[in-house]
Amino acid sequence: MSSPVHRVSLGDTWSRQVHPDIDSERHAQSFDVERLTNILDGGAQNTACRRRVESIIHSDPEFSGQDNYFMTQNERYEAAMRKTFHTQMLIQRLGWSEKESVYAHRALSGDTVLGVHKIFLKALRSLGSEEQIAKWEPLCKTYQIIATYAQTELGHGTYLQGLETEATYDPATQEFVIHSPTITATKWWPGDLGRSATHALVLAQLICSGARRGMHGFIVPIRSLQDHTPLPGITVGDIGPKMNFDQLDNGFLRLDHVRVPRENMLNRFAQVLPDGTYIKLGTEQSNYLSMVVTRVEILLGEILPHLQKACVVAVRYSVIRRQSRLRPSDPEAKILDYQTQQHKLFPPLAMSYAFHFLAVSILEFFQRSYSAILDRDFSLLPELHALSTGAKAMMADFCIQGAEMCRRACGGHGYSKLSGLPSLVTRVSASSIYEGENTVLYLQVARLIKDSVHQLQTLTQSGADQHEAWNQTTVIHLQAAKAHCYYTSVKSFSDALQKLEDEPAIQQVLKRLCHLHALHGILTNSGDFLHDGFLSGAQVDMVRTAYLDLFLLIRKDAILLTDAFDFTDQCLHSALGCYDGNVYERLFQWAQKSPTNTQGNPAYEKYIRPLLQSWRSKL
Ligand SMILES: CCCCCCCCCCCCCCCC(=O)SCCNC(=O)CCNC(=O)[C@H](O)C(C)(C)COP(=O)(O)OP(=O)(O)OC[C@H]1O[C@@H](n2cnc3c(N)ncnc32)[C@H](O)[C@@H]1OP(=O)(O)O
Ligand SMILES: Cc1cc2nc3c(=O)[nH]c(=O)nc-3n(C[C@H](O)[C@H](O)[C@H](O)COP(=O)(O)OP(=O)(O)OC[C@H]3O[C@@H](n4cnc5c(N)ncnc54)[C@H](O)[C@@H]3O)c2cc1C
Repeated sequence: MSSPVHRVSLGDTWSRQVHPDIDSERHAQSFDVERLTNILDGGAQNTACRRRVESIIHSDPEFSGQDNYFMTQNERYEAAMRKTFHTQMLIQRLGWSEKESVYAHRALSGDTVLGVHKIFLKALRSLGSEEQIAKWEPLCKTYQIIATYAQTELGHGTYLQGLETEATYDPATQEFVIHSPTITATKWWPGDLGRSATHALVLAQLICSGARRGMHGFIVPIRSLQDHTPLPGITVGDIGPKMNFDQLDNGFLRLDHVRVPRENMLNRFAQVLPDGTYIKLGTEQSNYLSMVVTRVEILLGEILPHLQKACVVAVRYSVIRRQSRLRPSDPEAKILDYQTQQHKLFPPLAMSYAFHFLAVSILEFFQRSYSAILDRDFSLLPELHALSTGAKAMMADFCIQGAEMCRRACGGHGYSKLSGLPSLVTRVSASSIYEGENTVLYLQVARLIKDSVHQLQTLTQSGADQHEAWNQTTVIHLQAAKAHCYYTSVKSFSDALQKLEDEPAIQQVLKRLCHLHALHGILTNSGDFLHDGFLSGAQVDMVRTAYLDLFLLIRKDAILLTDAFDFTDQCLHSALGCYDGNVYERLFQWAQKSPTNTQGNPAYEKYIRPLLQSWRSKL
């Protein structure tokens, strides 16, 4: 197989020569990397399609992200909007499909905006009637409007029954009056709201015929389509600096008795008739469906790639970085040859694959059940809800932990933004919060689990109030939910391997990762296995031995397993993680471009020189 370096490289001075320390790792290929890439892509055709999109994106200077690490929040927003605009022009000009636009998002490392506009579109399709979809979908797809999903408020994000924004039906005018009654009712966090959106799907407590009907969705115009100024009754803006997502204008929104027509309430699962009669067509939580859809979609599209990229960067750097000697007579060792470095990087690498197959299996289950749910057959919804909340919480937790471990495994250079690792960590950190805070989502899963229920029953039978009994057992429930979710990730990995019978070499290398993932889960929770008597101390020792033995086998395939993710160097945007391994030359050159080196020293005249000379004044 010819080297892909020409396709994946930055095309700069050092792309021409692959560093021997990483080149040697690619000589003895125990499996076909290209075939594994095809499997991850869902087929060779998808790989070819993805690479076509990448080559178009990477060859256009409008999409360059090379200065990202030196930009302010304002500059990042404008640059991301520029890329989003040009991507949309490409999609229109080349007639790209949904799949190709997802590949463009991947090629740009998610450094775009209007992602929540897509969430609005998915919510419209989930909660809107066919007529409402027919009206609003074309406006969204052609960007005649830019929309956001405005649910979270200053005072409430998790507890949706506590949302304060009100939508009161006025039968006299057949309108809803949308209002923020308190400061805590202010919508806070919605992406694309701060400076971009012209419309918002406002999730509010419906009040009609004198009764409160729970959370429903209302399409509310918020900015003029003529000059983008806020419409009457609208106060809107950006919530300011964040840990990352610098390119995203997360915003705030206050509504002062804003009127929208009756037709603007999304009514697939509930209707308000002209006289104010409320017709329920779904369940209490039907309007939560949009969150299920997004939780399923962001697994592969937003959360997992951060861990996979962090593994690529850290493993590649770990065969270039030589430090200390394994034996006094040896040359300095590649740090990936230290068992402790393998212990840091191989479990996240195994998870990168385990979670890929888990997310694919959940996506397949979703695609099988979604149309039935839209037709108001809710029989599969509880399982889909439990699966999506558990997978989102677990994957977010472990992708954050794993990306941070990869950063720390790269020493000082991992702390440099130029490694790409800090940005991966701070961006994926948001995934434990958005689309449902992790603890709360795990507890949704815990409703399904025996042992924790037993504790709950014991407390309830002893006379404790059922809500207090639940609260007093949530730590146990949380543990049970996490264990259950981890088990599903091992099972889906194992099931996926069954389908690879005709790829024996790939099946074998992935089986080692699957075993490592399972054994790592036992080792990091050995207390639970010992406590319940599932394993003896001697058996835990056997688990540890088997776990460490796998390192020797995985070590020789480590670079190939990261190459198989097929991220281009532009997508990784890392001086440590390029395909060719020329780390030190790039770090040095990229640092020269920092404004701290190109814009002079602002402190010299005012402070350094006076300080250096201050001793003279004492003479
Ligand atoms: C698409 C392309 C993307 C591109 C992207 C690009 C990148 C762009 C950046 C990244 C992406 C950022 C985008 C973030 C966008 C937000 O963050 S949007 C805001 C997200 N907010 C949340 O997730 C809120 C979390 N809270 C909740 O879901 C609910 O309050 C809770 C926690 C489930 C509690 O619900 P509750 O109604 O208060 O009561 P609860 O008793 O817990 O549940 C009652 C029943 O409903 C069921 N239930 C609860 N929820 C559900 C549900 N969702 N479905 C079905 N049943 C449910 C329960 O199982 C329970 O059933 P039973 O056991 O009674 O049978
Ligand atoms: C980058 C980013 C993008 C976002 N984009 C959007 C968007 O586009 N649209 C939108 O509407 N929202 C968005 N959000 C908001 C996000 O959905 C909320 O922050 C999230 O739902 C958590 O709610 P909260 O912030 O109110 O935290 P809280 O719910 O206040 O949680 C705080 C703490 O309380 C605990 N807690 C809360 N309830 C319980 C309970 N019942 N039992 C036990 N513990 C509990 C939690 O575990 C957590 O530790 C975004 C957030 C971020 C960070």
